[in-house]
Amino acid sequence: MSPSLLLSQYLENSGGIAIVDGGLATELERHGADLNDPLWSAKCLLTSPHLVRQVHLDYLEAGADIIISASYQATIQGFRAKGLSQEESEALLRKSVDIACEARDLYYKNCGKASAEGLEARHDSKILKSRPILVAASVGSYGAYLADGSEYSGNYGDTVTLDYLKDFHRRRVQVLAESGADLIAFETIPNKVEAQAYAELLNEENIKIPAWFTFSSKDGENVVSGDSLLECASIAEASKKVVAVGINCTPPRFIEGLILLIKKVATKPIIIYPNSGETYDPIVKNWVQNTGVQDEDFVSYVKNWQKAGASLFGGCCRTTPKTINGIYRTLSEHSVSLR
Ligand code: MET
Ligand SMILES: [Zn+2]
Repeated sequence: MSPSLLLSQYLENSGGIAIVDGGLATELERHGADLNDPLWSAKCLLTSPHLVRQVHLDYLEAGADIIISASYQATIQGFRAKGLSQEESEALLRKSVDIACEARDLYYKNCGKASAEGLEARHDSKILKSRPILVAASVGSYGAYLADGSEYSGNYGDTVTLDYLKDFHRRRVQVLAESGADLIAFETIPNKVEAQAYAELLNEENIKIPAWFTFSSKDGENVVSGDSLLECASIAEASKKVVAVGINCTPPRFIEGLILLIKKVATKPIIIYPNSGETYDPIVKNWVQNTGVQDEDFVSYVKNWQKAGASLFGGCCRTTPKTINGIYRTLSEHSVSLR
């Protein structure tokens, strides 16, 4: 299938809606993983691949149609700094996608078993419904690799130019594009220059799988660096390789307004996967308790996001399989064609 058609046909077959998974890193943490490391969730590729696979599986059983690999903070530069070789680093990137694909295979197997046993699609409150599942390879920003908070400021200083960013991301994007993933998720993009770098890389490297671009915002108007969301979304809209554009890791209260802004410049499907709304303190490297929204509140926003024009819905940091299951139930209640 032509890469640019992958997502539009997917959405056509699913009644115009798809569900993305929830927070991966924070869910690994909730299961006891210690991510206090420059590699963050990518550390689990080395220490606990089984847990990563289990969390992917939990999201599928909660109703997710698209799962995002644990490569968000997995970079060749970050692995090399830990003493791994170039080959080992590239193998770990591939492994992040392999683990997600394994979870998908396991899920299909479980769906087959459930239907052979004549069980309902909903078994033990798990969604065991055979449907096409996509694996997205995550690419986090240069700021995420730095692990110094600049992921949330988008402020890289003058020395970090467009070319610098392209070279920083080049090999990782090449490896992930050949890893067997269905698409690349460029997530939590903090500024315009990084979006431009991704768009140019996709062309220069003739990347064969499609991508989505999601930006994050902390004021409900611009991306975190202060760059214009309209300009950032326009870069995604202009790229033939980008099949969806939207917002991730941003408080739910901002999402509806941000969708309406993106719609001013984008005709592509809009993807949103907000965080729980809790604030993250980059100094103590922890989430500030009780600053977010409860699952029920998160889910009560979903219909408005759909009305505003989004087609792909999920959650980011501190959302859980329960959040995703809430989204699944809300959207299936209102969509006959879907489920
Ligand atoms: N997909 C990544 C995760 O859930 C996004 C992190 S946003 C800081 O771990
Ligand atoms: Zn997040």
